[in-house]
Amino acid sequence: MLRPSYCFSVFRSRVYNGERVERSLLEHDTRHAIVCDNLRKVYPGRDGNPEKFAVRGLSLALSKGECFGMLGPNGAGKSSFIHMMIGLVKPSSGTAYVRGLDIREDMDEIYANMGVCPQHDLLWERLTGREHLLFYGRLKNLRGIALIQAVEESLRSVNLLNGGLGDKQVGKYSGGMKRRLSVAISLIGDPTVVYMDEPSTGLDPTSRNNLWNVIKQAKENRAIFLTTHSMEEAEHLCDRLGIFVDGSLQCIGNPNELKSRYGGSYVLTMTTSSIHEADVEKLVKGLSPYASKIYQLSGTQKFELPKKAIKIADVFHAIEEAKSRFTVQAWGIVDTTLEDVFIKVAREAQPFDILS
Ligand SMILES: Nc1ncnc2c1ncn2[C@@H]1O[C@H](COP(=O)(O)OP(=O)(O)OP(=O)(O)O)[C@@H](O)[C@H]1O
Repeated sequence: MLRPSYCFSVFRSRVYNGERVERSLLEHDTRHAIVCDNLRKVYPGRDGNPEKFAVRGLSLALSKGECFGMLGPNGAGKSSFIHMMIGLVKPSSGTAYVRGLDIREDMDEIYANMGVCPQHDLLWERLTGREHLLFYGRLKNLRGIALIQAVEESLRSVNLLNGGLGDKQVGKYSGGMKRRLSVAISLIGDPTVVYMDEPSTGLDPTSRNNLWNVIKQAKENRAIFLTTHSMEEAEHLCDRLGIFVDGSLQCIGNPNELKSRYGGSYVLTMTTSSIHEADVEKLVKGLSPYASKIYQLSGTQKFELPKKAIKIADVFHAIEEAKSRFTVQAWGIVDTTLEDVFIKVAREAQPFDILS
């Protein structure tokens, strides 16, 4: 069979739903570690329930040296996508290439160059951290002195070397230490492509920062695909982000692009007692008739104010004036955050998905 790296050099003709699709892909494309080509996953319907479209035709390319973050609400299909990429489930249609190898046929070869940090640590309680790394290092074809050095370096990079931590049984590790070991396992053997499913979940801020440094260093010579529910992690680590809702990527861009594309507005937050909610709403409408409320809970309200329509000085004056009439417990105005973008994109995608 022709390997895709050869196929990329010619026009490929394919038939989707009776339509002829032509595509050309770059000859000897070494920039892209991963190329997903209309990848779909449909789970069959069970017990009278309809079939579930978990991934609805995902096309994506990741370069070496890039960290791509997938954000999405629970049940969006992120794990289904990773499970296809790591060979746990077969795509219903479409495919993906990892360094030119097809995930439908070449998983054995792909495994030698792939690292995975699963959402839940898969570790043996009675083995030490070092024994885990020795085991996975051997699976990645490391032998002899190269293996010993890689394990030592790996333990050092995730801060499990000092105090003999690497030689303790994993059953005695804290949650954070287990997570760091899982990340170290995913990186041993210098894999070209690494998948990390919520890598820093459950870590304290110091451990999380250490782990972020490890991931940042690691991405220099490989492609990292990670899923996260932490906007801070996404902004800190990812060169590009995709927001995934109901099986489809709704948008792709670097964090700043997404914020400027979806956030031509400030977010004003005010906390008062519940009886003054209407007063706050009136104040905000006075600042801009185009302001819209995006959140309300027990006296805390958030409004989006179009940047073009307001002056920050006017906001300060209005709040000072309001303080003379009722108690303002807290307030703040911020530029659009990634979290605001995520909520907006996810919310806008939902009605469309219900209709579709
Ligand atoms: N084996 C399966 N059979 C049927 N439906 C499934 C199966 N696995 C997942 N699903 C459904 O597919 C959809 C996507 O699930 P998936 O676990 O991929 O989402 P996710 O984005 O990873 O969610 P989370 O953030 O909660 O981990 C969900 O509606 C889920 O119920």
